[in-house]
Amino acid sequence: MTSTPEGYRSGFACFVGRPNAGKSTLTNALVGTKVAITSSKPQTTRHTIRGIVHRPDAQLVIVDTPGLHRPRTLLGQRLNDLVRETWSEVDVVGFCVPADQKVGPGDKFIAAELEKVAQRTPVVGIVTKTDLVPRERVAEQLLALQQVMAFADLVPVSAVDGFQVNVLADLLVDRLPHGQPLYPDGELTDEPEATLVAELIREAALEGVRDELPHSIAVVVEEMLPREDRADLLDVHANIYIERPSQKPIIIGRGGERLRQVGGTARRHIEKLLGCRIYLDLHVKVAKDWQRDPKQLRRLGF
Ligand SMILES: Nc1nc2c(ncn2[C@@H]2O[C@H](COP(=O)(O)OP(=O)(O)OP(=O)(O)O)[C@@H](O)[C@H]2O)c(=O)[nH]1
Repeated sequence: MTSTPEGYRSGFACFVGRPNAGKSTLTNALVGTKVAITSSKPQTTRHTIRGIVHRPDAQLVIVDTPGLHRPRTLLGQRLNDLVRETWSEVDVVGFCVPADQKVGPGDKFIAAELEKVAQRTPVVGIVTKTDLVPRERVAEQLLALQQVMAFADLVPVSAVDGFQVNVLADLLVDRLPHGQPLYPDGELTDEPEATLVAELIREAALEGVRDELPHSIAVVVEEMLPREDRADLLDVHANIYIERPSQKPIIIGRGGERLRQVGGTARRHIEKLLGCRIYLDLHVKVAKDWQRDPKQLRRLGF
């Protein structure tokens, strides 16, 4: 690796906010312009990485946090613990509130939790989706957000038209410690690659399923191996886990039709990501009540 320029910064950020606040879209906007999108687990922590912003002066690693919610299962509890742990481990937190919705109880709940980490970790207030409202409304929302907690910085952005996305990147980077890049450019090790592939399969499997089923789906990639004598073909073996035998036919579909569709969609995304051809071997298995079983949770990566 070549030596990094003087003043180079590297570190972690995460976005929090109510569901639909625009966290994922903002991550993509930050990552998308300058960068290779990636998703992986760093060696030091268990968190999923949403994207890495590579800049000449910095590397900003955006980690994913599941939403904070009232836990009903062991999985719910683990996820909430994971959220709080993530907040205290990153270098800066971005608190996202959409411009087109009133600052409400959900935001105040998050702010109260964030206050606890704000002494150690700077929290940047972000008013998202500014393209949806007139400018006065953005100003009002900034003021409303300011009432909720004390922020290190406050910034309005739109991930859709790109308004101030670079300003936000600068603000976040300013909060990172000086240091070497944490991840090599574009490179992914086997383990995070498998994690990402599993996420793409899960995403495809989730499409169109309803009610409690989405929470019941977990995916584990068992093996990813280059096909012998075929450098351009990767064999991927993965299991889709569900909690109850009754969920199986929903995932598989009549005559296996739905599973074939899921496989096709996932394969296209995986091929795009890895840049090679994929043979995807998918199996559906029942892991009875896995959300409530510590041993199974561990095996499924939680
Ligand atoms: N107009 C507009 N829409 C946006 C913007 N950012 C996000 N959205 C839309 O808002 C919706 C929610 O965005 P997401 O990025 O998925 O929100 P999120 O906070 O990641 O949501 P969860 O994953 O449910 O927590 C999507 O329909 C986006 O297209 C924006 O800057 N402008």
